[in-house]
Amino acid sequence: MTGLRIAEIFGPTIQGEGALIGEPTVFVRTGGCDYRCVWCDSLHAVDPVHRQSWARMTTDQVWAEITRLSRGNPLTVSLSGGNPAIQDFTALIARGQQAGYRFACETQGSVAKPWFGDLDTLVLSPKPPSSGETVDWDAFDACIMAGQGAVQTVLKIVIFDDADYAWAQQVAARFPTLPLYLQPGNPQVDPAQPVDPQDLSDRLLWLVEKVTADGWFAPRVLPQLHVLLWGNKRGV
Ligand SMILES: C[S@@+](CC[C@H](N)C(=O)[O-])C[C@H]1O[C@@H](n2cnc3c(N)ncnc32)[C@H](O)[C@@H]1O
Ligand SMILES: Nc1nc2[nH]cc(C(=O)O)c2c(=O)[nH]1
Ligand code: SF4
Ligand SMILES: [Mg+2]
Repeated sequence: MTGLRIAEIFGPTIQGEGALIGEPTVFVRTGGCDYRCVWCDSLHAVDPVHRQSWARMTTDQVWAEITRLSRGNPLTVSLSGGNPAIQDFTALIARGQQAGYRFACETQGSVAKPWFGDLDTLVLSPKPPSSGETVDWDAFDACIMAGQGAVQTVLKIVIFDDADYAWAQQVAARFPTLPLYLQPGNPQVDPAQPVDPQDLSDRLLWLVEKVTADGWFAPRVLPQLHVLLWGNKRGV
């Protein structure tokens, strides 16, 4: 079967994470992922038990929904998931850019695609030890190569604990020229449960105090702004 496998399209909202934080954005969340991070906050787009809620859509249908939600205002479209890199977004990106839209993509860096080079922002988010996944660095390097035509490529690493933090420092040493964003992990990912704002704030403070105490000035440390505002609510 052809077409794009889409879990949800929503917005406009603000980008809540990383380099484009605060930017008006429409999200296209794809269905399906080659990883199973233990703390994934988007399991509805990952676990095949939710497959029946994913839609097969043509590029034209996805584009129509983006223009409807954005009311024709050319803003930033973020391709997320799941892993958007297991699908083909060449035509959607070309169509949107013709109309003045910008495209970002969030991926873990396990699958490289030629269309990475067409992006405005490629966000590579390699998974730390706490995720339970192991990075294939050859595949990750291939993603960086594929993204060389993109306007910018940035790294975003989720930190839950000391081991993740030490790992992030090693990753930073490996890619010294890439802008690096750190965000504390959110352990409360059940959309039916409220988040504990004090716990999120404590995790952010812990991370900020760690980088400042270490004199590690390369990364920017940011919260998940959308989680502070809306908890684990979907579609924001
Ligand atoms: C849901 S993922 C989808 C894109 C892609 N699969 C990836 O992981 O980069 C989007 C972003 O959310 C982050 N993320 C997922 N679960 C999280 C959690 N519990 N706390 C903090 N960030 C999380 C991921 O690391 C990634 O940067
Ligand atoms: N507002 C908002 N910002 C986000 N940044 C990354 C998200 C994602 O789940 O990929 C996300 C999301 O789902 N909502
Ligand atoms: S790679 Fe991304 S979408 Fe896939 S399980 Fe991990 S956090 Fe979730
Ligand atoms: Mg998310």
